[in-house]
Amino acid sequence: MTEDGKGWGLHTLEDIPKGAFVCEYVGEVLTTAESFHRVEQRQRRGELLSYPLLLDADWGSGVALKDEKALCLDATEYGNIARFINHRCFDSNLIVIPVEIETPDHHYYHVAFFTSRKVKAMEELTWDYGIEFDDIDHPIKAFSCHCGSKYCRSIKRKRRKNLCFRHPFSIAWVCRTEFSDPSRWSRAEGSCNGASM
Ligand SMILES: C[S@@+](CC[C@H](N)C(=O)[O-])C[C@H]1O[C@@H](n2cnc3c(N)ncnc32)[C@H](O)[C@@H]1O
Repeated sequence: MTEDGKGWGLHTLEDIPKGAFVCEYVGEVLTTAESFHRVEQRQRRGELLSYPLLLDADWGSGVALKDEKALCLDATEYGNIARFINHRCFDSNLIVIPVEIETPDHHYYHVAFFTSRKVKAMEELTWDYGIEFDDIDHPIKAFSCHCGSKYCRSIKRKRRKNLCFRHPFSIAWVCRTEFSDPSRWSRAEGSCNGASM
């Protein structure tokens, strides 16, 4: 159990060298639409945690699949230790590599975690879910980030509060964001809590 409000987390018992395979993200293969539906149903039943991870190896290609076609891995009912890996903004110690085995389809592949640097024994393993914490249009609300990174996108948003202004033609608040490159993090998903990722 983490001490900084992230719920359960995954720690390594041994040192792991940079570039090492750690584990795969295992779950049921659903369409994104099915996944959103399940998350809503769980929220209605008062179950807070869901573990969907969006599959899309075409990140950055500009071709976005519709929710009925896009696939995700839902580790809520069936999964492995990977579902306990918490999010860290930008400087996480794991990266996700799509591994195509049965088919070269960029939307149906295995999700493998590798270390992005040397990790010391007992360190928490984290990866960047790619959450856009300012995305108020996302069907699933993002959790409040406690990653502790100095690059935390959530903290940046709070610090920038005084840069927000009300758009003259909108009821929404518009904020200037430093980390506004959508190709870096707006498409990646993976989160929980009836919350996000
Ligand atoms: C894949 S699960 C990780 C395991 C989860 N902590 C648990 O207890 O089962 C993702 C969920 O963990 C929590 N979480 C992960 N990273 C977090 C962070 N940086 N800050 C706050 N909560 C986080 C959120 O509730 C998120 O929806």
